[in-house]
Amino acid sequence: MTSTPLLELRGVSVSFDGFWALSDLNLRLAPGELRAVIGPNGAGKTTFLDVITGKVRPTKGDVFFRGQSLLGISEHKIARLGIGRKFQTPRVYQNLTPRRNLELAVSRRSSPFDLLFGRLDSSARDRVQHLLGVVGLEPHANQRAGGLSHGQKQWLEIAMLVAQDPQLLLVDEPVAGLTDEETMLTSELLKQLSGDHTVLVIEHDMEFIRDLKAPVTVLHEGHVLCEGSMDQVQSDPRVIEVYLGRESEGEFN
Ligand SMILES: Nc1ncnc2c1ncn2[C@@H]1O[C@H](COP(=O)(O)OP(=O)(O)OP(=O)(O)O)[C@@H](O)[C@H]1O
Repeated sequence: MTSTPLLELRGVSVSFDGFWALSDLNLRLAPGELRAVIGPNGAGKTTFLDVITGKVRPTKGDVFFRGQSLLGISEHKIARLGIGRKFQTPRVYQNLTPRRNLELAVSRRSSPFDLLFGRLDSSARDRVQHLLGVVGLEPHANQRAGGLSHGQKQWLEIAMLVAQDPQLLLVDEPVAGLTDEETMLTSELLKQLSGDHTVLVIEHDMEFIRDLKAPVTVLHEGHVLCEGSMDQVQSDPRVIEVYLGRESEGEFN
């Protein structure tokens, strides 16, 4: 990778009272890339996302976004720089419709007056309509979001993030609890969003990761164990050892 990466972690380590949750972690993401990050429980995946979003400060090392160090920048400002995070549990307004949820997400970029009076210009309304289509929620646009399926709520929240046009989308375990069909549709959605956005997905569901057909980074004990295609990492003896050695049910198969 010769061009400036969109995101780069250089030698990032995080100590929680002497326990190293991340240990000399190095990672580069190119603009528009789709990347999967896997690792057994406790590998440091959540801490890794927390460091990127500024929730946790590296004890050592640095994080660069578009070449700019994020050290010392608040979580709020990092989000405004163009890093959006989708948490595992959907955080949509249950009593509002998907359309209204998206209108609010789009208007976060508007003036406080527009937000207060619920005014949306035609381009913002078009954007809401476009996003409803991208995530397949047009038929449900005007019903209560609380009545959507778990998968539909996940897609709505992804659309709400995309509404703010982040360059980097961090997506944490998007398919936990989804049906097989919803899981497949989620991988299609993330593939579709990459290119326009850089998308980093953390998941335990290996079928889903395979479907993404994206480079995979394996974390173990807070650092990168290996990177490659799903086939490459799945046949790497170090990865097999880490998964089968630590998880009696052997989730990695
Ligand atoms: N605030 C904290 N204080 C102390 N230890 C922590 C803290 N946060 C995380 N850890 C420890 O750091 C290690 C990495 O945790 P992390 O949650 O990042 O792993 P993970 O890969 O996301 O795990 P999982 O797949 O179970 O969510 C774990 O051993 C965890 O117990």
